[in-house]
Amino acid sequence: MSTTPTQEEAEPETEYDSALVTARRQLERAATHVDVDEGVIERLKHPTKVQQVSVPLERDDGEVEVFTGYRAQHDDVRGPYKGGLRYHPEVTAEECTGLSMWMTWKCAVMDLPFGGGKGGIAIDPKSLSADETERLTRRFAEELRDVVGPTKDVPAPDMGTDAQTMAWFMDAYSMQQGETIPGVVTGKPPVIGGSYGREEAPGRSTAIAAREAIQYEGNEVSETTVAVQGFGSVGANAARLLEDWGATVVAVSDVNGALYDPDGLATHEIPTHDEEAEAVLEQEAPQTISNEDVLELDVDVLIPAAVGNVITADNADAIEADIVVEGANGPTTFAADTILDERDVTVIPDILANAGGVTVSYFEWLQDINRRQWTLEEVNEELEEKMLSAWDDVREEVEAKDLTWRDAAYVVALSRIAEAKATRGLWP
Ligand SMILES: NC(=O)C1=CN([C@@H]2O[C@H](COP(=O)(O)OP(=O)(O)OC[C@H]3O[C@@H](n4cnc5c(N)ncnc54)[C@H](OP(=O)(O)O)[C@@H]3O)[C@@H](O)[C@H]2O)C=CC1
Ligand SMILES: O=C(O)CCC(=O)C(=O)O
Repeated sequence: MSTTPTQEEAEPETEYDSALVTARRQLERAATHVDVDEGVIERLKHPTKVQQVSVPLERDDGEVEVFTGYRAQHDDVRGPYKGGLRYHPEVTAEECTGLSMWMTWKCAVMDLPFGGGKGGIAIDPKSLSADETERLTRRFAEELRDVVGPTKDVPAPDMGTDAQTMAWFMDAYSMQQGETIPGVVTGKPPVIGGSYGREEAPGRSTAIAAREAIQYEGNEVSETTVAVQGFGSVGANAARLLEDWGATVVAVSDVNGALYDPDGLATHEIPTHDEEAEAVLEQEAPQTISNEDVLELDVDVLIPAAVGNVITADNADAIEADIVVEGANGPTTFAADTILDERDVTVIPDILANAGGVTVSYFEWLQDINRRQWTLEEVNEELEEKMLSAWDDVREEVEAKDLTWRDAAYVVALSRIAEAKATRGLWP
């Protein structure tokens, strides 16, 4: 156990803690472990800017509906704002702001020359036809034209968006600018300047983080059982890679529930969210269980890789896994984090575990600037190197200060951000 406050010392958690509230509480806690000016910490609790836009959409039947879109820009002292666009009914300004703070730390932990941004539209993407998604995305790109750009703010995919969404966004922005500008977004299809390996990257880094954590605790991946919540870009790729490395993946889920096989599932045969949404439960398995049950399975490694706030004060005591690897952003509430720490459950935080997505986005941005495409092998080798380097930086703080992996990752990030602010001489 490390030196985080006890459950009693932590402020009570409300049922509806937003990403912003959690991110601020995490920042305050981590700040007690690092020698950074209080003014810098105070500044980092607030975004630079949150852009809110109305996005009118003409439905296929001719009816017009207006949706609300956001782009939160948290901090850019180390480089352009960077982070995904989410299409989900629960997207709000506050959620985007919290998620953009996590992007600032994530880019700093990985030592990428980016700050943090996040955006999205409050909409159910499953309610849209492909044509409607295209029209919505093009209009969103037009509304965000003034705040995004390859050296300003570079969006990417997140929940409910994918490579095709990024292609439409890039095309709409390029048409407004009068020239092709691939570097305005990352996560595009490789044929228009996307990077090989970007789609799989957050799942790959989550699997790498799981592998390192398993080995750090003296065990072998081939002797490990794993449960994964969410079978999209992050969850499916993490599950498949861990299976390839010899782990027994006993459960995977989509929004409707999970397949469970104590002898291990053939994860490559289960369609991902991208291949076919809500198809997990249509596959054969000895048992199906709920999404809540997945979290409480007696496995070595649990990977929440869907939505936020799934491990809470209500179920943290029931988590049986020895290691939780956060594939999703913000799956563990502040109070649950404290409980897991007291129970000696190792939590590898989102800002390290799923950082492969933004890391390969950085590789894509470099490829766009240089007009040169890297091979998949080059991308995966560089990603492995970046992940191991970040892992070592965080591990050193865990060991030197007896911190949780989350606090240690924050210490690495905050030190780099504070040094950049001090060196630039800007009042933060
Ligand atoms: N994409 C990226 O580059 C990155 C994403 N992340 C984070 O990872 C998480 C997942 O993102 P991503 O993989 O891109 O998303 P996708 O949209 O690709 O997949 C999401 C998966 O989660 C399932 N799901 C949706 N809602 C729930 C729910 N309430 N309970 C259980 N499962 C649910 C979906 O099921 P169904 O198929 O049935 O809809 C789907 O299998 C998010 O927190 C995101 O912010 C982090 C880093 C990078
Ligand atoms: O690739 C990117 O720029 C950001 C991905 C993202 O949104 C995330 O890591 O949460």
